[in-house]
Amino acid sequence: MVFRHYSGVFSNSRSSYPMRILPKIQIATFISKTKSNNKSFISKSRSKNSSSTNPDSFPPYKFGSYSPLNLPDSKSREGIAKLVDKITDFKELKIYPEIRDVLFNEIKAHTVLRSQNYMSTSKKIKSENELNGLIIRPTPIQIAAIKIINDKRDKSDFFKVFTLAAETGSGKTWAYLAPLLQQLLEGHKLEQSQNLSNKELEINNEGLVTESNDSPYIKHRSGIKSVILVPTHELVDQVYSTIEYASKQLNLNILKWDTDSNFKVFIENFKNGIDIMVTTPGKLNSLSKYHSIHNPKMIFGSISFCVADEADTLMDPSFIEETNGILKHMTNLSTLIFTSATVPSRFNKTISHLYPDVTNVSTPSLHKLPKSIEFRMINASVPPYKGSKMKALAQALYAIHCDGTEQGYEKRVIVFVNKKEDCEKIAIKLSESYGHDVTYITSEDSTDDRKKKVSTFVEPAKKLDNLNIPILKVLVCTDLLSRGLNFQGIRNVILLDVPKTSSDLVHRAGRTGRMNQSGRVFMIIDDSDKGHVKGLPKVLRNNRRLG
Ligand SMILES: Nc1ncnc2c1ncn2[C@@H]1O[C@H](COP(=O)(O)OP(=O)(O)OP(=O)(O)O)[C@@H](O)[C@H]1O
Repeated sequence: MVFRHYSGVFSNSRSSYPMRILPKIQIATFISKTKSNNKSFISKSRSKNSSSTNPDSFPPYKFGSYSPLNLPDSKSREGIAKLVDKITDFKELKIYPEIRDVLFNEIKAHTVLRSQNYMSTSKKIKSENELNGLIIRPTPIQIAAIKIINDKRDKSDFFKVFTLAAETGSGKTWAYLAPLLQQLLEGHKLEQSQNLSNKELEINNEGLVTESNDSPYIKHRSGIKSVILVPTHELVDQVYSTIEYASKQLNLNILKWDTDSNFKVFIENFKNGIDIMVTTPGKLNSLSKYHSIHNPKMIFGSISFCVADEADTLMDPSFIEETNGILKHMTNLSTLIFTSATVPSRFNKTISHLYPDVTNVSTPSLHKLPKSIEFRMINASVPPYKGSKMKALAQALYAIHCDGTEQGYEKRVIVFVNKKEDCEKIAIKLSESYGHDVTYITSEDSTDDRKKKVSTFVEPAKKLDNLNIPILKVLVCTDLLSRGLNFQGIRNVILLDVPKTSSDLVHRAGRTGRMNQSGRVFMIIDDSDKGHVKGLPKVLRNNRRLG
């Protein structure tokens, strides 16, 4: 990850930008106030960095005062690092070729879409051939998770619990989907062979010989085979859309059970057998409240594979009762997976208390910001902002708007604040005083409104009709949208408030710089924040772990 004290403007542009322009030095530095100081500071620390100092030999940097982050033991991390060094191809991982194919196709489609606004026109992937030539390699968490989960499943049918932890945007969704699809397909193949042998017996007894033209995975038992739990409706949509393509190719029955879902539709699907259900703990719990369901275990007892995605949120005090309540009803689970980009100590304690035999799978870069992120601090206490974070924010947005990147595409920026009541105020100010095109989202928006508002930012960047007029769209939100959302092609994130915990910092910053794409994170601070962020620039510059 690159860290910069920033004391100048971004590259200039010839755009006819319609808003009020702040004077002179736009982006101020945090520690060094002058350019020369800044330079010497950077070169000094670079030379230090080039020594043999290994960032991993430092203890994690404690940022924020609440629930620090916890690292799994170093022995298990070393084992995983060796595994990651050894395996470089999905073929070396035990998954059916048809699962590999859907994984490749799904990832390729995403890679192309989210990359368009990163590339110059000459580099854009234009032809099918180029697309087919893209080589998809497993990421460290995919290697470790697929290998370890499948090996353990092979060894015993007993209940197994895993935590998967890896940095943001590192492909954790496919890290749990691949073993899940593998288990489902193995089950279907077994069911199919049992169906076929039963059929053969019937045929033999009746002396009739017929041929079945049905698809190989036809006969499903009623019930729910697996569930993916996520904390927000946006994530229900996101995960559902990731598995939609796979389900069609593999002939799986998947169900999105969300606010607008209908009980009749659920029952129909349930009778035919649901392979994967994507939902929130609250919505899943709501099933047990229907009169026709006398015993929740009848519904949940059929589930054998469950994933709790964004598990540190699902197991935090605001969710744990619901999540745990629903997990308790799953009496026949064989595999339970908790995934997260951060492992706060509290989460670690809860999981090891509830599941003492848990297997922790985490990657060597856990709790580091992705290397592809460039982190900049803007000190609003120095001129020309004179203590106004709003001015610093407006100026950062202006500079991003004019920096000449993402040519031909709508630019999108996400601004994170700590308190939901600030979202509206900031959006109004940015829009009325600085002419920005701003959307804000809080938990008070209806689910539909939230989904509509976030779609501009989650979907890949839109092409511009008029290439001469750059368009910048701004989303102001709280942590509500920092977890797990795969904002595609977002290149700039602004932290208007200093996040309270390391966890919040990792998740918010991680909305950009996904899967090795470059991204910039600007943290706007003032003198009152200095104590809180002291040491952070150095830690980030040296790619050290947060704790
Ligand atoms: N092996 C791979 N190679 C290239 N791209 C991949 C690979 N696996 C997944 N991706 C892509 O990377 C992006 C991020 O993946 P994903 O959303 O699963 O990350 P994540 O680790 O769950 O992030 P977060 O912690 O923020 O939830 C997706 O667009 C996905 O298609």
